[in-house]
Amino acid sequence: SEYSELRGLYHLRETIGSGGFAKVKLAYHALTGERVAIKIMDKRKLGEDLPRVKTEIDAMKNLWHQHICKLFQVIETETKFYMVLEYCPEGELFDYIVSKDKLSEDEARIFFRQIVSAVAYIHSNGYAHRDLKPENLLLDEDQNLKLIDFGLCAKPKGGMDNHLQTCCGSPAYAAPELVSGLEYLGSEADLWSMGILLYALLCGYLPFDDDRIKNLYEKIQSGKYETPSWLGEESKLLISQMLQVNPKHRITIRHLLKHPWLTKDTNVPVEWQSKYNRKVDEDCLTELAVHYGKSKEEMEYMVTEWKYDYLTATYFLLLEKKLKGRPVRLLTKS
Ligand SMILES: COc1cccc(Nc2ncc(-c3ccc(C(=O)NCC(=O)Nc4ccccc4)cc3)c(OCC3CCNCC3)n2)c1
Repeated sequence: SEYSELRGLYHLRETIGSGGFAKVKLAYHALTGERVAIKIMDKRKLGEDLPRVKTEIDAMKNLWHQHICKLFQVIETETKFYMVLEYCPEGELFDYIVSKDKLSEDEARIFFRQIVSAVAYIHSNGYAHRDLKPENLLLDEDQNLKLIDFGLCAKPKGGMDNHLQTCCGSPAYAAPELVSGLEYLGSEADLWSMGILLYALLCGYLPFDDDRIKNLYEKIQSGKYETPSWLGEESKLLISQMLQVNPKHRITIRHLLKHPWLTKDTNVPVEWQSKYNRKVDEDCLTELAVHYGKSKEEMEYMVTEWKYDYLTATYFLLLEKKLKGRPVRLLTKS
């Protein structure tokens, strides 16, 4: 039957998203009962983009961060890739902004600090996202943001390839140098996209918009945009420092971390380091050892191989249960 590789491991539910060559389904991890998002990619549809999936999977294995959706398991078959990922129950930031029309400066600041934290972290690991937009920012059950890259656009920094048509659906967030097809640095393009994001959070609409793609490109390249009169001066200043057409004049992520607009309520720079570490949690280890009838030493050895198989997923999901204050228990005894 369809998706037979998942039988007994995950209980598949409805499709929660699809686009390009990926479909995302809600599923339940059988052993913990925790919800996950399973991104299913058809190798035949991927064609020459297949290497991008391998880049993405390798990236995800190294990107452990409180504001990045976690990868739990990878299943590869002859025709498909399955990525078992962290499920965010509150959906896309896009829908949240639409539902509230626009956010207060204080609420925008809380979200924007989380976005800056995630982007600073991926940049420090040598990656650029290149498709930052509200559809790629999801909300977990505590209203915290989790950055995803649904369209496989994240890449090691730098490198020019006008894949704009293929993966970045709406270029409204794309930097001038990107839409001009010039050589560009992914990290600098990300800073521009974050400027568009901040504008959308505060105003509820986009600074550059046009139904005709050519006009949209021209508006982006002009760098001229309006700001509503009610927008605060500090907000206007920060947005102008990010929406600089010349990437060399654009604010850098390092300066953004300590920018007065971002530190207004806390007076501490944005914390971008990961809160996760590779130390195996004792409670999770004990539950796994009992379940599989192994010694804790043997279990720790198996978990720390980080094979991104069902054991890796079960360990991570037990850890999620613990972090959310739920009992560190597996549901069925095998
Ligand atoms: C209406 O949507 C709703 C409604 C209610 C709940 C949810 N919950 C919910 N949770 C989780 C997901 C998800 C997580 C990760 C990935 C992924 O592709 N990771 C790979 C990744 O992040 N790489 C990466 C990250 C950073 C740097 C480098 C690489 C894909 C999907 C989801 O998807 C739904 C789609 C729909 C179309 N827009 C995008 C989201 N949806 C969604």
